[in-house]
Amino acid sequence: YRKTISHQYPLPPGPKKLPIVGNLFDVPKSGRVWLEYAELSRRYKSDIIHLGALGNSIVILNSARIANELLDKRSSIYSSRPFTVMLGELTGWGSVFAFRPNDDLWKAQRKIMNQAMPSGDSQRFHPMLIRVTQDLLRDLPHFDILESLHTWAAVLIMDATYGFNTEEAKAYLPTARVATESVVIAGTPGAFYVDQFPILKYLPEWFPGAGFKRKAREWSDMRSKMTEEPFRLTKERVAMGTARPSLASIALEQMDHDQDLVKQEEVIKASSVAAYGGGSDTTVTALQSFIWAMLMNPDVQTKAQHELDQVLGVGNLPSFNEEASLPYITAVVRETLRFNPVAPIAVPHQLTEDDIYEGFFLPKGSVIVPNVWSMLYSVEDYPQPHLFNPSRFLDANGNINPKIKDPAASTFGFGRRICPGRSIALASFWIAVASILSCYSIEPEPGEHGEPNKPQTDPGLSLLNQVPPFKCRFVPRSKELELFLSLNSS
Ligand code: HEM
Repeated sequence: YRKTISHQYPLPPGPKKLPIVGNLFDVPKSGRVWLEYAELSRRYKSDIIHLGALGNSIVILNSARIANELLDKRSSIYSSRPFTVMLGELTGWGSVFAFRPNDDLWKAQRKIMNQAMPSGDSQRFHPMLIRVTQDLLRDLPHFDILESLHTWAAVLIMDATYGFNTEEAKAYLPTARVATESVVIAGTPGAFYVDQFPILKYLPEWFPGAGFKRKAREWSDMRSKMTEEPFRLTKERVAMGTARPSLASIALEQMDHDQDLVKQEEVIKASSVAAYGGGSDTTVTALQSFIWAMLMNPDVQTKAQHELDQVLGVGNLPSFNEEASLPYITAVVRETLRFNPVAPIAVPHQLTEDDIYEGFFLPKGSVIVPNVWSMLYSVEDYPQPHLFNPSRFLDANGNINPKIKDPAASTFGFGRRICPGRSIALASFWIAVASILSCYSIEPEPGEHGEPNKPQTDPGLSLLNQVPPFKCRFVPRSKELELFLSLNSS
């Protein structure tokens, strides 16, 4: 029957396949793979593209309409994850639900995160987000931008996940940075040959060209440390009754003592480390893109600050209560997520049954790559997509226009795999954007010849669309805020 269907319906269009290797050489190996995938759509005049390499079937979805049709509406068969040797096996992330197939463990781990971070409701985290963001305001003028942002993200996630205080969270930063680096690099399709030729995993570490095995071991050690240590500490605190409420502590307190406790702990542990793996570099990337966008678009910055000054009065910091009165700030948040999508190919899904879509045969086991970048650069949805223009999200009265698609509909992924941290991510991003703009003017750092330092351009292969490192100045906008932040520094 399968043979009949696959003969009756063609695969989606794509580059011609060579014998045996198929499209191996068409699978992009460069940094910005989403641009090459978008180009395939233009070349083959189709928003759904097929690549086949060494027996693997890859389907690229280059429009929001098709992504919604397949990943949202048919999510029961489009919600697994491809297994990867480098990330899943050698680095060990395969035990964590973000990279698991859609099995019972995935379900159990995801349920814990959904309970701790309910979608559409980030209110419980607001006081913590305000406090942590004020620390960020203190750090920005004095430390490297990326260092400040990583500290901010680590502190807020370790607080939400384990109930750690700032100093405790900071102590884990070096381990966490290496552990999450492994996710964004090893998780990128095509980054390591061992994923295409699994037999390479048997090479000994010392073998020429087997450096990937040494790297995988280092990453695995850090992942394991990051999984075990903060969990152990939280468990001790729960036992002593001193734990602050967090994802891990609440789940530990709710364990069913008639069931296998060790198994339940393993589930909580993995769900907790998924929060760090999924939430740190993504949030950092979003905020780094925002700072860069403000540097490049001073007119937008001025307009946003004008709105803040009108609503809050100069010298005051925003709270979540003012969110509805600050539509231009919300528009800046949306435009940043659109203009520089954090995860431009999201995280690939896997199809678990044969499927037919618009007359094309999509084979079971296909890796499904949603090209979020293409969706957010659609000329129909966002005219002149290459312009950074927050006003595109506003109506004639300056309010958020519900007719313009919110980039959050694709930037956090799709269907049953949609990012479970999206509420806390959006809340933390919004408050950081509003607070930074209230407090500082973001200005170019004069370079050696009086020129602003421009970022370099090659980002390297990564699941994330990271802006290369750049420098700028955070110039305080009011004496009152400077004083407030220095008086409240810990
Ligand atoms: C701007 C910030 C963020 C962006 C852009 C983002 C984006 C994404 C995307 C695109 C996916 C893949 C969805 C799919 O497969 O269709 C994802 C999954 C995930 N995200 Fe986020 N994320 C962000 C922040 C966070 C935060 C703060 C957390 C946790 C606190 C988090 C935890 C996760 C987890 C655990 C998954 C895996 C879900 C699964 O496989 O079932 N993310 N995220």
